[in-house]
Amino acid sequence: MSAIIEVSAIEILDSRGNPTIKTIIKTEDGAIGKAEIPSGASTGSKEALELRDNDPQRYNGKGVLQAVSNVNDRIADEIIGMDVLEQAEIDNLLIELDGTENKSNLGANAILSVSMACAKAAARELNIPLYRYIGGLNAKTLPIPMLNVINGGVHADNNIDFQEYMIVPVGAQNFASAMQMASETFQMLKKLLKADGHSTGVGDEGGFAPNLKSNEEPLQYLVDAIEKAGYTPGEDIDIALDLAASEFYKDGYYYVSNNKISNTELIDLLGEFIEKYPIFSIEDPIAEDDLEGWSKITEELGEHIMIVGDDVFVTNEKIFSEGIEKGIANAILIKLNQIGTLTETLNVINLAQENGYNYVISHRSGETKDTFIADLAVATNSGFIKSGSVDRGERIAKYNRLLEIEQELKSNAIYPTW
Ligand SMILES: C=C(OP(=O)(O)O)C(=O)O
Ligand SMILES: [Mg+2]
Repeated sequence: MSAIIEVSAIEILDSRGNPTIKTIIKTEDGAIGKAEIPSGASTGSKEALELRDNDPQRYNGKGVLQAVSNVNDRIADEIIGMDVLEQAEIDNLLIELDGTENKSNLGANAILSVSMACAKAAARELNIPLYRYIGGLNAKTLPIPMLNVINGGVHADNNIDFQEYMIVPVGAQNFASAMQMASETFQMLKKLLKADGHSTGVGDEGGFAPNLKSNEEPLQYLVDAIEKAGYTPGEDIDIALDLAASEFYKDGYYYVSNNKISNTELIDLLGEFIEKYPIFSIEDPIAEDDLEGWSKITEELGEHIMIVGDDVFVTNEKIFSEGIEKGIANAILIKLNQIGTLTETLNVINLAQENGYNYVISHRSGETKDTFIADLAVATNSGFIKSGSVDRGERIAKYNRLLEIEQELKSNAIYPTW
């Protein structure tokens, strides 16, 4: 038993320059845990609710500052004296204290900051790494990184409709060489874009954000960059997409490249892309409200590729269970702040494991330097992590933490084959 003796939160800034929350927990033995909370831009409508400042006059005291005072006053009062090692008990108390379905009372960001800070303080208390605390002795598999190197959709001010074009070093020997392969390909991509007169400025997740002719052109650039960097597309490095399709869906249709198309037409287009390019995974190919489209794409492409549900599942056990019953997707994206506590996140991961769904641990487009998700990926043997490109510090922090973990695990470390 080690009692929590101090809980304090402050407002800090995220990678988009917007306010977010940081919470610090101290125990009677002197262990300290700190957590900084990210925030999404292409959010699912059923995500737990963060108290954010979404207008230009953001310091109005009702957003993050409200979340901060909820931690400092209402939450601190309740959890001081609790055993920091009782994560499930702490998380359940936070859920009860909030009392709403979507955590809108205390704010999902307030709640998650306490939940994560407690886990970090507990790992410190036991003097073990966070991945070992959460995952136990079996935590030894590094994730395959999925690096978003071309940004579109709401993550960039360019004309590409699809949100993320990722390179995935599936043929690497270990995590360190995966990162080397990825960074060489990224630098080559920059050269190729520059040579064609395109902008090499980056979007929210550190991928390039050029204006291109079509949503297909980035795929050709990726294949070229992989080859010219000395690797074999489809063998050493695969491609993954996140369409974030809810963002260009309206009244039953998808608005892509200035055309209005049906879900069948969109699925056909993706089918063509899969034939032509080494695509092994597509996230949110269909909008969260188009469940008929989800069934269709899972039936048609689910045997060939990984189909990842993000906005459609929102890391929510109940919503994910319903999706599993309907046979939607074959993988789930895991974002802690979509649900708001570590315990609930681990429950969703269990559900994925029990039902043969793959799961991808993910950052948000608005991030901080917090590396919790790197440890979570190893703790849960996730197999995959999405943390953006190699051109922004808050993204690289997670990859660098994984490089550190691989070193620490020495010959016990496993890099998955796919
Ligand atoms: C990381 C993502 O973006 P955001 O954080 O904006 O939801 C995503 O859609 O997978
Ligand atoms: Mg997504």
